[in-house]
Amino acid sequence: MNAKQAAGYRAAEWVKDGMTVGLGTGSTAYYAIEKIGEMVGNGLQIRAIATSKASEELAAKYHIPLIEAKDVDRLDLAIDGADEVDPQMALIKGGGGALLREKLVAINSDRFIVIADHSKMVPTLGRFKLPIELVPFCYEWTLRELKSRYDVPFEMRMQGDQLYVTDNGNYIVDAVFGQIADPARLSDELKAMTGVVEHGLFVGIAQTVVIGYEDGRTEIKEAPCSNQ
Ligand SMILES: O=C[C@H](O)[C@H](O)[C@H](O)COP(=O)(O)O
Repeated sequence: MNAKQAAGYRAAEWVKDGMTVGLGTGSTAYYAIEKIGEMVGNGLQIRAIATSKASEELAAKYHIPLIEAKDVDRLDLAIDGADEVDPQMALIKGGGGALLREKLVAINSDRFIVIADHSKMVPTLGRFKLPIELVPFCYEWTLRELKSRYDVPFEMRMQGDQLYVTDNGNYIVDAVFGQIADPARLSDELKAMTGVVEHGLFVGIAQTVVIGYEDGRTEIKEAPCSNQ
Protein backbone atom coordinates (compact mmCIF):
# COMPACT_ATOMS: atom_id res chain seq x y z
CA MET A 1 0.00 0.00 0.00
CA ASN A 2 1.36 3.43 -0.88
CA ALA A 3 0.02 6.83 0.15
CA LYS A 4 -1.92 7.45 -3.07
CA GLN A 5 -3.41 3.98 -2.94
CA ALA A 6 -4.43 4.46 0.69
CA ALA A 7 -6.29 7.67 -0.16
CA GLY A 8 -7.89 6.27 -3.31
CA TYR A 9 -9.07 3.07 -1.68
CA ARG A 10 -10.43 4.91 1.38
CA ALA A 11 -12.46 7.30 -0.79
CA ALA A 12 -13.99 4.40 -2.69
CA GLU A 13 -15.79 3.49 0.56
CA TRP A 14 -18.14 6.46 -0.05
CA VAL A 15 -19.43 4.80 -3.22
CA LYS A 16 -22.72 2.98 -2.62
CA ASP A 17 -25.17 0.99 -4.72
CA GLY A 18 -27.20 3.07 -7.16
CA MET A 19 -24.92 6.10 -7.09
CA THR A 20 -23.77 8.18 -10.02
CA VAL A 21 -20.05 8.84 -9.66
CA GLY A 22 -17.50 11.19 -11.21
CA LEU A 23 -14.17 9.51 -11.83
CA GLY A 24 -11.11 11.73 -11.58
CA THR A 25 -7.84 11.68 -13.46
CA GLY A 26 -4.24 11.01 -12.49
CA SER A 27 -2.12 8.60 -10.51
CA THR A 28 -4.16 8.92 -7.29
CA ALA A 29 -7.55 8.74 -9.00
CA TYR A 30 -6.21 5.61 -10.67
CA TYR A 31 -6.41 3.78 -7.35
CA ALA A 32 -9.94 4.96 -6.62
CA ILE A 33 -11.04 3.73 -10.05
CA GLU A 34 -9.22 0.45 -9.51
CA LYS A 35 -11.00 -0.09 -6.18
CA ILE A 36 -14.40 0.96 -7.55
CA GLY A 37 -13.79 -1.42 -10.46
CA GLU A 38 -13.16 -4.23 -8.01
CA MET A 39 -16.40 -3.34 -6.18
CA VAL A 40 -18.31 -3.34 -9.49
CA GLY A 41 -16.81 -6.77 -10.17
CA ASN A 42 -18.31 -7.87 -6.85
CA GLY A 43 -21.78 -6.66 -7.79
CA LEU A 44 -21.86 -2.94 -6.94
CA GLN A 45 -24.29 -1.14 -9.28
CA ILE A 46 -23.19 2.37 -10.20
CA ARG A 47 -23.04 4.62 -13.24
CA ALA A 48 -20.07 6.90 -13.82
CA ILE A 49 -18.73 9.83 -15.82
CA ALA A 50 -14.96 9.98 -16.40
CA THR A 51 -13.04 13.26 -16.45
CA SER A 52 -10.58 12.28 -19.19
CA LYS A 53 -10.11 9.87 -22.03
CA ALA A 54 -7.49 8.06 -19.93
CA SER A 55 -9.94 7.54 -17.04
CA GLU A 56 -12.66 6.52 -19.51
CA GLU A 57 -10.37 3.76 -20.76
CA LEU A 58 -9.54 2.69 -17.22
CA ALA A 59 -13.23 2.58 -16.28
CA ALA A 60 -13.99 0.52 -19.37
CA LYS A 61 -11.21 -1.89 -18.43
CA TYR A 62 -12.94 -2.45 -15.06
CA HIS A 63 -16.40 -2.67 -16.67
CA ILE A 64 -17.64 0.41 -14.80
CA PRO A 65 -20.78 1.51 -16.70
CA LEU A 66 -20.23 4.97 -18.21
CA ILE A 67 -22.97 7.50 -18.87
CA GLU A 68 -23.12 10.99 -20.35
CA ALA A 69 -24.39 14.25 -18.90
CA LYS A 70 -27.67 13.92 -20.81
CA ASP A 71 -28.39 10.75 -18.78
CA VAL A 72 -28.28 12.40 -15.36
CA ASP A 73 -28.92 15.84 -13.83
CA ARG A 74 -26.23 15.69 -11.15
CA LEU A 75 -23.78 13.21 -9.73
CA ASP A 76 -23.95 11.88 -6.19
CA LEU A 77 -20.21 11.91 -5.78
CA ALA A 78 -16.96 12.74 -7.52
CA ILE A 79 -13.53 11.50 -6.45
CA ASP A 80 -10.40 13.15 -7.82
CA GLY A 81 -6.77 13.90 -7.04
CA ALA A 82 -5.10 17.28 -6.62
CA ASP A 83 -1.68 18.81 -7.14
CA GLU A 84 -1.89 21.02 -4.03
CA VAL A 85 -4.37 21.36 -1.17
CA ASP A 86 -4.30 24.33 1.23
CA PRO A 87 -5.68 24.44 4.80
CA GLN A 88 -9.00 25.92 3.54
CA MET A 89 -9.26 23.00 1.09
CA ALA A 90 -8.65 25.19 -1.95
CA LEU A 91 -6.83 23.23 -4.63
CA ILE A 92 -4.54 23.45 -7.59
CA LYS A 93 -5.48 20.82 -10.17
CA GLY A 94 -4.66 20.15 -13.79
CA GLY A 95 -1.13 18.78 -13.64
CA GLY A 96 -2.46 16.04 -15.92
CA GLY A 97 -4.31 18.53 -18.12
CA ALA A 98 -7.84 17.40 -17.18
CA LEU A 99 -8.87 20.50 -15.19
CA LEU A 100 -11.85 21.59 -17.30
CA ARG A 101 -13.69 18.26 -17.25
CA GLU A 102 -12.67 17.77 -13.63
CA LYS A 103 -14.14 21.11 -12.56
CA LEU A 104 -17.36 20.53 -14.50
CA VAL A 105 -17.80 17.16 -12.84
CA ALA A 106 -16.83 18.43 -9.38
CA ILE A 107 -19.26 21.36 -9.33
CA ASN A 108 -22.08 19.13 -10.55
CA SER A 109 -21.59 16.56 -7.79
CA ASP A 110 -23.31 16.55 -4.41
CA ARG A 111 -20.05 15.65 -2.76
CA PHE A 112 -16.57 16.25 -4.14
CA ILE A 113 -13.93 14.13 -2.45
CA VAL A 114 -10.29 15.03 -3.02
CA ILE A 115 -7.72 12.28 -2.61
CA ALA A 116 -4.12 13.25 -2.02
CA ASP A 117 -0.94 11.84 -0.58
CA HIS A 118 0.31 13.95 2.32
CA SER A 119 2.97 15.69 0.19
CA LYS A 120 0.16 17.61 -1.57
CA MET A 121 -0.83 19.45 1.61
CA VAL A 122 0.67 22.96 1.57
CA PRO A 123 0.26 26.06 3.73
CA THR A 124 -0.18 28.27 0.64
CA LEU A 125 -1.03 27.33 -2.95
CA GLY A 126 1.31 28.25 -5.78
CA ARG A 127 4.49 26.24 -5.52
CA PHE A 128 2.93 23.93 -8.12
CA LYS A 129 2.56 25.71 -11.45
CA LEU A 130 -1.03 26.84 -12.00
CA PRO A 131 -2.46 25.36 -15.22
CA ILE A 132 -4.57 27.76 -17.28
CA GLU A 133 -6.47 26.34 -20.26
CA LEU A 134 -6.55 28.61 -23.31
CA VAL A 135 -8.61 28.63 -26.48
CA PRO A 136 -6.10 27.95 -29.31
CA PHE A 137 -7.56 30.79 -31.43
CA CYS A 138 -5.28 33.83 -30.92
CA TYR A 139 -3.83 32.23 -27.77
CA GLU A 140 -0.73 34.41 -28.23
CA TRP A 141 -2.89 37.47 -27.43
CA THR A 142 -4.39 35.80 -24.36
CA LEU A 143 -0.89 34.91 -23.21
CA ARG A 144 0.28 38.49 -23.78
CA GLU A 145 -2.65 39.75 -21.70
CA LEU A 146 -1.84 37.31 -18.90
CA LYS A 147 1.79 38.44 -18.91
CA SER A 148 0.77 42.08 -18.76
CA ARG A 149 -1.43 41.44 -15.70
CA TYR A 150 0.81 39.09 -13.72
CA ASP A 151 4.54 39.55 -13.40
CA VAL A 152 5.35 35.84 -13.16
CA PRO A 153 6.81 33.31 -15.61
CA PHE A 154 4.33 31.61 -17.97
CA GLU A 155 5.28 28.37 -19.73
CA MET A 156 3.23 26.98 -22.59
CA ARG A 157 2.80 23.27 -21.86
CA MET A 158 4.51 21.12 -24.50
CA GLN A 159 4.27 17.53 -25.62
CA GLY A 160 7.56 16.83 -27.36
CA ASP A 161 8.08 19.77 -29.71
CA GLN A 162 4.34 20.43 -30.09
CA LEU A 163 2.00 22.43 -27.88
CA TYR A 164 0.13 20.11 -25.49
CA VAL A 165 -3.54 19.73 -26.48
CA THR A 166 -6.17 18.90 -23.85
CA ASP A 167 -9.01 16.38 -24.31
CA ASN A 168 -11.11 19.44 -25.21
CA GLY A 169 -8.75 20.58 -27.97
CA ASN A 170 -7.30 23.51 -26.02
CA TYR A 171 -3.81 24.59 -24.94
CA ILE A 172 -2.44 24.93 -21.41
CA VAL A 173 -0.13 27.58 -20.06
CA ASP A 174 1.44 26.88 -16.66
CA ALA A 175 1.88 29.96 -14.47
CA VAL A 176 4.68 30.03 -11.92
CA PHE A 177 3.07 32.11 -9.16
CA GLY A 178 5.22 30.73 -6.32
CA GLN A 179 2.69 31.84 -3.71
CA ILE A 180 -0.97 32.64 -4.32
CA ALA A 181 -2.05 34.93 -1.51
CA ASP A 182 -5.73 35.11 -2.48
CA PRO A 183 -6.81 32.05 -4.54
CA ALA A 184 -10.48 33.15 -4.71
CA ARG A 185 -9.57 36.52 -6.16
CA LEU A 186 -7.12 35.08 -8.68
CA SER A 187 -9.72 32.47 -9.64
CA ASP A 188 -12.30 35.19 -10.38
CA GLU A 189 -9.79 37.32 -12.29
CA LEU A 190 -8.67 34.47 -14.54
CA LYS A 191 -12.21 33.29 -15.11
CA ALA A 192 -13.17 36.75 -16.36
CA MET A 193 -10.49 36.82 -19.08
CA THR A 194 -11.53 36.27 -22.67
CA GLY A 195 -9.52 33.43 -24.16
CA VAL A 196 -9.16 31.64 -20.84
CA VAL A 197 -11.39 28.57 -20.87
CA GLU A 198 -10.67 27.41 -17.32
CA HIS A 199 -7.93 27.33 -14.71
CA GLY A 200 -6.75 24.87 -12.11
CA LEU A 201 -7.79 26.75 -8.97
CA PHE A 202 -10.67 24.94 -7.24
CA VAL A 203 -11.87 27.23 -4.47
CA GLY A 204 -14.79 26.28 -2.23
CA ILE A 205 -15.55 23.16 -4.24
CA ALA A 206 -14.06 20.30 -2.18
CA GLN A 207 -16.20 19.04 0.70
CA THR A 208 -13.90 16.24 1.79
CA VAL A 209 -10.17 15.62 1.57
CA VAL A 210 -8.75 12.15 2.14
CA ILE A 211 -5.02 12.36 2.90
CA GLY A 212 -2.99 9.19 2.44
CA TYR A 213 0.24 8.19 4.18
CA GLU A 214 2.91 5.65 3.25
CA ASP A 215 2.01 3.36 6.14
CA GLY A 216 -1.52 3.02 4.73
CA ARG A 217 -3.14 5.42 7.22
CA THR A 218 -5.62 7.98 6.01
CA GLU A 219 -6.83 11.23 7.50
CA ILE A 220 -10.17 12.80 6.59
CA LYS A 221 -10.81 16.53 6.49
CA GLU A 222 -14.27 17.99 5.98
CA ALA A 223 -14.98 21.54 4.81
CA PRO A 224 -16.33 23.57 7.75
CA CYS A 225 -19.61 24.38 5.97
CA SER A 226 -20.10 20.84 4.69
CA ASN A 227 -23.23 19.20 6.07
CA GLN A 228 -22.90 16.04 3.99
O1 LIG B 1 -5.27 17.00 -14.54
C1 LIG B 1 -4.98 16.24 -13.64
C2 LIG B 1 -5.62 16.23 -12.34
O2 LIG B 1 -5.99 17.49 -11.86
C3 LIG B 1 -4.98 15.38 -11.27
O3 LIG B 1 -5.99 15.04 -10.40
C4 LIG B 1 -3.86 16.06 -10.51
O4 LIG B 1 -2.88 16.49 -11.43
C5 LIG B 1 -3.23 15.11 -9.49
O5 LIG B 1 -2.64 14.05 -10.15
P1 LIG B 1 -1.84 12.92 -9.37
O6 LIG B 1 -2.84 12.20 -8.52
O7 LIG B 1 -1.29 12.05 -10.46
O8 LIG B 1 -0.76 13.59 -8.58
